[in-house]
Amino acid sequence: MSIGILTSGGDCPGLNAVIRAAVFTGIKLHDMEFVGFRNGWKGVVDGDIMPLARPQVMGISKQGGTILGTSRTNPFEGGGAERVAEVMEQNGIEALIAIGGEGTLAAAKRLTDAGIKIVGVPKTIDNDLSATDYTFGFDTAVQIATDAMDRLRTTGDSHGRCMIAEVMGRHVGWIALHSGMAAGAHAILIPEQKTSIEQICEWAESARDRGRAPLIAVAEGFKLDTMDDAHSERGLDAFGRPRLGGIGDQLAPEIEARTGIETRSTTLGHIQRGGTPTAYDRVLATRYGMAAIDSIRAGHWGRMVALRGTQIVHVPFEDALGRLKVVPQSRYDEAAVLFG
Ligand SMILES: Nc1ncnc2c1ncn2[C@@H]1O[C@H](COP(=O)(O)OP(=O)(O)OP(=O)(O)O)[C@@H](O)[C@H]1O
Ligand SMILES: O=P(O)(O)OC[C@H]1O[C@](O)(CO)[C@@H](O)[C@@H]1O
Ligand SMILES: [Mg+2]
Repeated sequence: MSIGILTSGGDCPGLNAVIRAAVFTGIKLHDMEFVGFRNGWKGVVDGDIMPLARPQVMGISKQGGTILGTSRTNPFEGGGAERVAEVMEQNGIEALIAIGGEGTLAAAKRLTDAGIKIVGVPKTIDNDLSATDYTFGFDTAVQIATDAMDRLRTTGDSHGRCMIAEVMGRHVGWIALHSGMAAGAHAILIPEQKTSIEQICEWAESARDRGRAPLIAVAEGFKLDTMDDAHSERGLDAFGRPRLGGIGDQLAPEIEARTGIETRSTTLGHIQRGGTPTAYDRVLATRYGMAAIDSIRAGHWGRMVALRGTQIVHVPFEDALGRLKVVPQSRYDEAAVLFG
């Protein structure tokens, strides 16, 4: 049996570990063969294929990014299910493993509904996919953000400054919540919780009054209670999504003017998505890659692998689509006890 693998959407540490585990397991246990599609759905509709055997995947689980490349191409704008079926047939490929976020899986669902055999593997550093407890890449992003905040604290402490660390999180605040808790931030600002500038300044002043240099973790998608949309000053990306980033720089002068505490902001940006995955993410990604082969063997088309507690399960694509896994009020309230 010959399987095609693609990675689609934003990259994420651990993608290569999924690819390696799927290829090794499929070859070792089931005599499968693999090819890679370059650059997500673009490679599928263009028939842009690369070999994927042991030599291509050995040693890659510690490597960031994706050896296959990625894109945000919509397969339905390049011929849709008919074209995908044609490319698969021309290359003797029976099934696909699609590794991606909710957009990639939405495309995969439509293709599966049209008869293409696809299993999915969820990825995103944002950890915002429903139906799985964790996505790989999240732990790495949290670790990078935590390291950065630890560093911001020592320089902030030395100068008595308020330091703002802006992390990714377009719609949800999981990275900000976890890294902010880990680093002991005095305020954590997330997209799910609009907050007033007065409240943020109160937290900063309370930390300062106890002799601490305030540390504020903010997700790029955070909105003040006076804002309708997330801060975006760099237009739209090629797919019409606002380019986020810069809310920390917007907040810093406001906080400084209102509190008199010198305030500096650092935006971590894509540093959070690059480089070596943590051991946790490598293990999760490896288990997902192995489970994707189980899905194929069982003919679980239209399902993605997911983590429930410590178990890997197989859930329908639709369970992961349509609604994001947001930070629940209880998790925010728990963290907020220690703000200020
Ligand atoms: N409902 C859909 N039907 C067909 N194609 C879709 C659909 N939704 C998204 N896509 C295509 O899938 C691509 C990948 O989706 P998206 O850019 O959201 O990345 P993702 O896989 O969700 O990863 P992330 O958003 O975490 O980077 C989109 O750019 C779009 O071309
Ligand atoms: O790399 P790009 O395409 O600018 O996408 C950035 C977005 O991707 C994510 O990292 C993952 O969805 C978001 O947190 C962020 O807003
Ligand atoms: Mg998406």
